[in-house]
Amino acid sequence: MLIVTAAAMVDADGRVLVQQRPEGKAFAGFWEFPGGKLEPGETPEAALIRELSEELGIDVERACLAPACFASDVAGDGRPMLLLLYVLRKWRGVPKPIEATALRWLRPVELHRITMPPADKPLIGLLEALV
Ligand SMILES: Nc1nc2c([nH]c(=O)n2[C@H]2C[C@H](O)[C@@H](COP(=O)(O)OP(=O)(O)OP(=O)(O)O)O2)c(=O)[nH]1
Repeated sequence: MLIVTAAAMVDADGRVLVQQRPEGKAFAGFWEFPGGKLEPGETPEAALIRELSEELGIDVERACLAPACFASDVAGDGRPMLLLLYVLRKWRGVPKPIEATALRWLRPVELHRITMPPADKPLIGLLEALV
């Protein structure tokens, strides 16, 4: 089972950051929460801190990652996947689309209107209640 961690980064206006997956990857053009797969031996939190640094160039403290909800579906390569979503309200730096095609800040209700991977769909309603 593949474990993927992702962050719902919430700004002061209650908007959430999503990034667009680049060409050449599974779900290319889809919008996702920043994050990625655990490397061998990595904790979910360490993986997420590493991915947020690599993908967005931001620094995150372990204590700022609040476990929020999860989803179970298939990953882009068809493997069974468990997606762990954390809510994050505090970070250092300004997020930049280092690996993604683009970034957008959207209210949770607006996430219904963009194309996200199937695993993310049940997370949207949960985020509307949480954010
Ligand atoms: N980061 C992220 N990944 C998601 C979300 N929803 C979802 O199904 N996924 C899937 C897409 C990928 O199959 C997997 C995350 O893998 P990844 O971002 O570390 O790696 P990748 O597939 O982009 O490519 P690679 O680094 O293996 O080349 O989880 C989401 O909201 N955020």
